[in-house]
Amino acid sequence: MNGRRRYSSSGGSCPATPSSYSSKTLTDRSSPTDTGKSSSFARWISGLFINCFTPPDSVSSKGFDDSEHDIRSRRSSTGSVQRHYHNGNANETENPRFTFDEIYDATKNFSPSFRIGQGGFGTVYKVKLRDGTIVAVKRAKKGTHGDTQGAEFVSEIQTLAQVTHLSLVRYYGFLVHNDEKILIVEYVPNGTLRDHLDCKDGKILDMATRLDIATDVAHAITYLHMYTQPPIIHRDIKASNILLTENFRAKVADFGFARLAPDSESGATHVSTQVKGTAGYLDPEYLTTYQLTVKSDVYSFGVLLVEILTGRRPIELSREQKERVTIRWAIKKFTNGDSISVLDPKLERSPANNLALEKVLEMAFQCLAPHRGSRPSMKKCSEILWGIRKDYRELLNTSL
Ligand SMILES: Nc1ncnc2c1ncn2[C@@H]1O[C@H](COP(=O)(O)OP(=O)(O)OP(=O)(O)O)[C@@H](O)[C@H]1O
Repeated sequence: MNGRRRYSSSGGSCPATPSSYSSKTLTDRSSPTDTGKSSSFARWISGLFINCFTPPDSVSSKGFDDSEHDIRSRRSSTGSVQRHYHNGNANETENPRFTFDEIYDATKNFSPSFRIGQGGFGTVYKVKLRDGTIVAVKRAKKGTHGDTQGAEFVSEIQTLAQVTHLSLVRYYGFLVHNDEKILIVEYVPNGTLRDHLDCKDGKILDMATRLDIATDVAHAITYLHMYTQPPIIHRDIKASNILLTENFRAKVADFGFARLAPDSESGATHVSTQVKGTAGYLDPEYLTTYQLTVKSDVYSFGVLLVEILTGRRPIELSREQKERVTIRWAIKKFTNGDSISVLDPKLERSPANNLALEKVLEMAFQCLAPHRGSRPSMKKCSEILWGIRKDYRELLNTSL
């Protein structure tokens, strides 16, 4: 368990899940400014089909670390990433190591028995490849992705497949076959953060684990903002995009992906000009100016922190008016000196929990500043969280 605490020391089991509201992904407005490099990149590769994806090596024989070696081995001797294209059948990509037949066989033609989730992009399956490797396969909804977008998907996922960080879900590949579009990503076995805040497995996530998860997420986003070139803006940070490992390590999913998700409401295919994200997590400045920056992720991260502390979804319509927007309710309580009342009722009111609550809320509200210039960087958030986590552990140890 890496010494990580999972559940409340109160040992209580979860009360019944409160009435919940799934956060809807928004694809609502065109942005005049958000044309991005990938549109031109997509045009550039139009008509080309990409054959560059490498599945992980068998977990059973080599483990996932070796799969990283496989992807890296496609880099040139100068260290630059080589892109592998081929002109071919316009309806199909061939991959020497992943094949459609293998995916179809492994899922018994996408049988519901292999289904593990459903999202805006499509249906998610858990798949065991012939070599024993377990991966998550995301099958795009049919009819929502035009040809150009298909090419854009492939190029974008190819780029994202180069990004590796312990706290990011790995992209392994993307297959296009007739009208099928299939994304292959790292399988993360322990559900989403939202599932655990809802106690879907009947147990309560304790404060130490919540702080660990918040820190993992902060590190992952810092990496995207500072250590990828060009920087990657996640655009859809939310609790259902945080997946957990068996040891309750967090892995951030779908980075750089929201822009490519289908515009299901209008059917438009030029999604690089769409405002995208999820209701309740969206940066208000992005909504009004259409200008997307890394600070939009910082805002969403602030919403996520409040969600982690309160256990509430960002928007809970079943509550009385003044409590429906969780951040507004929490900010008011904090300002009135009553932050303790926003702590997830499933958590113990201990001195260590109360202190962590105060400190994390304070930082969350900085992330939620209306103007991006007043928000901290993700690097700063990581540093602050690291300190809060350290102090929390020390306080716990001294009070034992
Ligand atoms: N890599 C993965 N490993 C394990 N389970 C996954 C993985 N990716 C997705 N899932 C499961 O599938 C569900 C749907 O995931 P998906 O990313 O398609 O949608 P979402 O993020 O929940 O919603 P939206 O697409 O609207 O943002 C997740 O909630 C999770 O339970």
